[in-house]
Amino acid sequence: MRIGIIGGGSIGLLISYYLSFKHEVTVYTRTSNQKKKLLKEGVFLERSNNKDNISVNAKLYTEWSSGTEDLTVFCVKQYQLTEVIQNMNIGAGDHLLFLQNGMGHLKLLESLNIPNIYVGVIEHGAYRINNNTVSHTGIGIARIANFKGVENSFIRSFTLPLKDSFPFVVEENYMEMLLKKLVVNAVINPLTAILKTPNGKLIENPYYKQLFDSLFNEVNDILQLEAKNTYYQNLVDICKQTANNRSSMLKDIEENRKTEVDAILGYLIEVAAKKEIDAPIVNTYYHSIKGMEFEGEGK
Ligand SMILES: NC(=O)C1=CN([C@@H]2O[C@H](COP(=O)(O)OP(=O)(O)OC[C@H]3O[C@@H](n4cnc5c(N)ncnc54)[C@H](OP(=O)(O)O)[C@@H]3O)[C@@H](O)[C@H]2O)C=CC1
Ligand SMILES: CC(C)(CO)C(=O)C(=O)O
Repeated sequence: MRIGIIGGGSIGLLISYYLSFKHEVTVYTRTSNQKKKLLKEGVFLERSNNKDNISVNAKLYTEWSSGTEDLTVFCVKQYQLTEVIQNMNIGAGDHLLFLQNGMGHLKLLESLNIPNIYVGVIEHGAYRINNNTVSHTGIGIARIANFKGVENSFIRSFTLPLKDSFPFVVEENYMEMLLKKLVVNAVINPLTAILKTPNGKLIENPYYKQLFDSLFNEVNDILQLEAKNTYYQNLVDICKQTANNRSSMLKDIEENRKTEVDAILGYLIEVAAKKEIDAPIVNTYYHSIKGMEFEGEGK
C-alpha cells in the first residue's frame, strides 16, 4: 500500500520506519530541512543497542494531495490537527487514520465529511532524537479500529503485512479502545510529567503507586467503567511494557512544548461536569500541568 505519514515527530518516524519494510511510505514534514534529511538518509531507528535505517520518500505537508496515497496517517499532536486538516484538500475517496492520544479530536473527526476514517492507539514508547532518528524506548502494541466506514478488508490489507514487524490489533469497538488508552494517558502522563520520572517508577515506588491508584480510581468514577479491573490491569501492563519510557507529556514539559493535557484531563473534566461528578484529583493535576505550561515548562 502507499502510505502518507503526516508529521515526522516521535510517532511519525517510528511508524514510518516499521511500515517502510512492507509499504511504500512518504513522510509529510513541516520543514524543508527535515524533508531533505529524510530524502538523503532515510529514517534511523535505535532500539536496545542497535541502530538501523531504511529509505523513505519525503515531501512538505503542503505538497500532500488527495488520492496520492491509499492511506494517510496523522501523527501530529491533537492540538495541531485542526490547522493541519484545514490546509489539506481532503477528498471523499481518501482513507484517514488518526493516532492521537486522548479523546479531544473525536468532535473534529465527526465533523469531517469523509466516509473512511480510522482511529488507532500506539502503546509503544518513542522518542525523536533528531530530524531523522527515533529511539524505540518501549515495545508495546498498536491498535486500530473503524471510526466511520465499514471497510474491514481495507484495514487488513494495511495490518496483515505488518504482523511480524509492527503488529496492529484490529479492534471492533473504537470507543472502548480509545477509553482504555485515555485511562492510560490520564494516569501515566500527568504523574510522570509532574514527578519527572519514567513510566515504570509509578508502580515501583510505593508512594508514587498511591498517587497512581487514587488518580485511577477517580478516572474510573468519572468514566463509570464497567470492567474496572480490566482497565486497571491494562494500565499496569502498559506501565510495565514502557517502564523506561519518558511519557510524551513529560517530554513536552522538558522540551518547553505545549502538552496534550486538554485532550486528556480536560476531556475528563468536561465529562465529570456533564455528569455532575466531583473530580478534585483530576482538576489538581490538570491545573498543575497547565501551570507548568504557563511558567514556560511547556510553551
Ligand atoms: N511519543 C510517544 O511515546 C507517544 C505519542 N503518542 C501520540 O502520538 C501523537 C504524536 O505524538 P508525538 O509523535 O510524540 O509528537 P511530536 O511532537 O514528536 O510530533 C509531532 C510532529 O508533527 C509535526 N507537525 C506539526 N504541525 C505539522 C504540520 N502542519 N504539518 C506537518 N507536520 C506537522 C511536528 O513537526 P516539527 O517537528 O517540525 O514541529 C512534529 O514532527 C500525539 O497525539 C501523542 O499523544 C501516542 C503514544 C506514544
Ligand atoms: C503509552 C504511553 C504512556 C507511553 O509513554 C503514551 O501513550 C505516551 O507517552 O503518551
